[in-house]
Amino acid sequence: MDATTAPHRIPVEMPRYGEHHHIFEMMQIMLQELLIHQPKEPIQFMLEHLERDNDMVPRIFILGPPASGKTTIAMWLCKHLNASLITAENLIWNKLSGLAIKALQIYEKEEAIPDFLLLKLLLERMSKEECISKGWILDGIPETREQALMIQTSGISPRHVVVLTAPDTVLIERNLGKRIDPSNGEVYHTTFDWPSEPEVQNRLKVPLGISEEETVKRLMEYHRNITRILPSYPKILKIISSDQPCVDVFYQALTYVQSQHRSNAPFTPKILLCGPTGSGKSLQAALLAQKYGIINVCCGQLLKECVASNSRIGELIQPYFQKKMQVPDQIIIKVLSSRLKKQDCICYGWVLHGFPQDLDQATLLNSAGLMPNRVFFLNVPYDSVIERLTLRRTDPTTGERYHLMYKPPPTMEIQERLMQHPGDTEEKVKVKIDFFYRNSSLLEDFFDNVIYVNGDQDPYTVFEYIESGIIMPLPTKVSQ
Ligand SMILES: Nc1ncnc2c1ncn2[C@@H]1O[C@H](COP(=O)(O)OP(=O)(O)OP(=O)(O)O)[C@@H](O)[C@H]1O
Ligand SMILES: Nc1nc2c(ncn2[C@H]2C[C@H](O)[C@@H](COP(=O)(O)OP(=O)(O)O)O2)c(=O)[nH]1
Repeated sequence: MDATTAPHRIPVEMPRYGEHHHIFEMMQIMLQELLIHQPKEPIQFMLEHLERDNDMVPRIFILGPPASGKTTIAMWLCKHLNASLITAENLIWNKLSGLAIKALQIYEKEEAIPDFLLLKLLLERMSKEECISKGWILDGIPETREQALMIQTSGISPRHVVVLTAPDTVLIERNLGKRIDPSNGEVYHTTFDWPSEPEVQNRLKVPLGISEEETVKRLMEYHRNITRILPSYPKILKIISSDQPCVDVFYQALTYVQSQHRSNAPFTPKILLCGPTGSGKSLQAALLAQKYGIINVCCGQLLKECVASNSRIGELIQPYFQKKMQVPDQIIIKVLSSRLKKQDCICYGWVLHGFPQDLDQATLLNSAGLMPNRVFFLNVPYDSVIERLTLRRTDPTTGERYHLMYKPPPTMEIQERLMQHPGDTEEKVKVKIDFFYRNSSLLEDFFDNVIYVNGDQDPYTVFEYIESGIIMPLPTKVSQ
């Protein structure tokens, strides 16, 4: 059966609702929580889980070698995200916990805290209301694969893992300058991060374990373990070089931990490419259709096909083409609606360009139930568009398209017979560009989550930006 004739199945509102409210992710997290905790009363457990509404709170591991800046970055992230900082130190220096007191006695004998005790301390801390409702950042744990597996099976699962890296020589040198403020545990550095207040400067202490030989020993321990830990976090890991200013490390880490991971939700792309003539909509649409098997719907092309097919609606459009007039919106939306609701578009998704060009057309698209789930605006400077379009030529003999700057004809013979499309003259291109920019701001306001792409780059670079916009989930609306 021709893919465009089978009966429609899924009303468009369903996937749109599911994506807008992140239903798939919500159910996925619920299922994960149920399987990990295996509550005796699953219904009650789910109700409490949903009431907590804390799926999006930070749950972050910061890993890295000694002196890589884990504590520095973890502290800054906690302040910015209002999450709880959990370190081995603040787990055991907790006078209110019997477990911690027991761990402190072991620590003071300079013995390693057993993994089971560390896990109990973690579970005890993470069960606190502030960790549940505001999230947590775990600094420097796990240190071994055994700890990673133990933490995982206990149900503690991070949503983001940041791994800091830097050359050992840098870390050894850096650690020598480390200083701690004993009043609050803040980390400073004699060269890279010296406090401005004299009273803070005066109370800073040299921490234990920062000598060269101690750092070398800890580095060897770290390198032996880290390669066995990272496979536990295949899709939620980001490695950041910390051999750069703290503030740069911080912003890279913050960007990552605030990003959402690629959703596993079933997703039918309904993509709209907007941009002035010559911004690359047709080219990008063709690349998307080719790579993802979605249907390339060019409004202008569709209208021409209607006229060429001598269909009833084609006969309605023909006079407007002949008089070089704008085809009425009502006719265009009828043609588009018929095409975008065919089974191939429903099944595989589509990429639309050339419509809408103004607010009225966008409103018609919405009323027809044809709203896209990704909207891209390709921004290309005026001069680049002029250069792209006015130097375009076509060989009337072969139909081959050339560009006098980017793709010149191979021979003088072809050069002499090349033709320029009448619509590619500078004055006509300028009219089209002005028309786009007269309407673009209203269009941008009409659509939610518009993604802006710099179209003035290599086509494949532009394509990668568009791809990432399609794959990554749209930002969740921050509740006011
Ligand atoms: N990107 C950076 N550039 C320069 N100095 C840094 C940077 N990040 C941290 N530091 C400094 O390096 C020292 C170690 O930082 P920090 O204690 O945060 O590292 P860490 O990974 O937690 O170390 P450890 O695992 O030994 O506790 C501190 O003096 C800190 O100010
Ligand atoms: N350098 C560069 N040139 C591009 C890019 N996309 C398209 N072009 C060129 C190819 C065409 O000659 C011209 C217009 O492209 P188009 O895809 O037809 O633009 P549009 O009118 O459909 O928006 O610009 C692009 O991304 N980079």
